[in-house]
Amino acid sequence: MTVVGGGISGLATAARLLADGAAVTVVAADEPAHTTSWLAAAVWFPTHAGPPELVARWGGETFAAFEWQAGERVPGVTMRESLALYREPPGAADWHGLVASLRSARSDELPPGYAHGLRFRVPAIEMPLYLPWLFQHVTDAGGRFVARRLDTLAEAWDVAPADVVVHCAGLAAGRLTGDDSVYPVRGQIVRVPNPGVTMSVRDEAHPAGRAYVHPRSHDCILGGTLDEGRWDTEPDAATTASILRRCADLVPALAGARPIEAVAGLRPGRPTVRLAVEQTDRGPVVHNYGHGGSGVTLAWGCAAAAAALVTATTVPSTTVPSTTVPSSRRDSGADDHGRGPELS
Ligand SMILES: Cc1cc2nc3c(=O)[nH]c(=O)nc-3n(C[C@H](O)[C@H](O)[C@H](O)COP(=O)(O)OP(=O)(O)OC[C@H]3O[C@@H](n4cnc5c(N)ncnc54)[C@H](O)[C@@H]3O)c2cc1C
Repeated sequence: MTVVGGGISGLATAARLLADGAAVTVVAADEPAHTTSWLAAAVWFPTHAGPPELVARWGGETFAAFEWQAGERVPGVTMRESLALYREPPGAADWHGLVASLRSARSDELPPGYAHGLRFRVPAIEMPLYLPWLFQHVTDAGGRFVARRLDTLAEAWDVAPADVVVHCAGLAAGRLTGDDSVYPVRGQIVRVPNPGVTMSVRDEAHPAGRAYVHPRSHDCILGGTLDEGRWDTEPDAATTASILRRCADLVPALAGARPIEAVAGLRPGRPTVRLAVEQTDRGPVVHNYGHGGSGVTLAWGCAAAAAALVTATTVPSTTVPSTTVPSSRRDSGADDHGRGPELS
């Protein structure tokens, strides 16, 4: 099996395939530290990803996986007390049903200016600790890494023989597959020293723009933007100043915080996650990309679904068509159709 991509999607999928007993080669163009996954705030919270019913399913499975990993003290994985702030009473959201700890915040738990809040406990992942651990976990399980930037997915078969190629190239998937529904969702964040904040706080509807404060062991990530269609990754000074101001509304202890750095990354936007089999001239490809702002939130659920598709393509008498259509773009799976047969 060859997995293209070494961000959270590729590494989680590789780990899952290895656990199923497959021999796995991971081909990745970039070091983990140079992926979008590395700079993610990486709090479990479904954002900018679809379709809703599968996001709920994959998100629920990923929540459980991270909760278990937190209990096992996997580096970088914690269950984080969280507060979502609202000016109006919040309506129901799909993710509410997945979080058993959800309750209304008491008025003494709200910062000035806020009338409503929700309290809950969700996984928060410190990616500069977690990705190296996951990389090592894959290596220890027998995974082989090849550093290479592919021009086409077909080149994956030249790197290593493979029954199936699993495609987890994030935003680059658009170019690699000619999928023009993939688009960047730029996110700018600011890293500041942690003045002792322990709770994750967010206001998705702050009048000055989306705002969140996610504490980590040595810093806080303050965010953030969701700039659809923007490809530039140069942080913008005015945006940095605005993020600092609005995050101080959420957590007054951050007033006057001095940035360590501001960075911008590109989320792999797509109307829906593409988790599907495509038959190509070189062999079957299982796609696992297009996770938008939820690549961490969905990682382990999508990895399990991708592994199920791999099994379905390699084990006879499955729902996957057995004939290969030359040069076809025929998909079978969950992509754009809600729940695929292999996931039911
Ligand atoms: C500011 C910000 C905050 C975020 N916060 C959260 C959050 O709180 N929660 C959450 O769930 N998500 C969050 N996200 C989204 C999350 O980061 C992404 O959904 C996730 O990282 C996507 O992971 P991926 O593995 O699919 O892609 P990537 O991390 O981009 O990895 C892609 C991999 O493919 C490889 N690759 C690319 N092209 C090629 C090629 N041609 N040949 C070979 N290899 C190739 C790359 O080298 C890399 O290894 C955030 C994103 C940003 C930018």
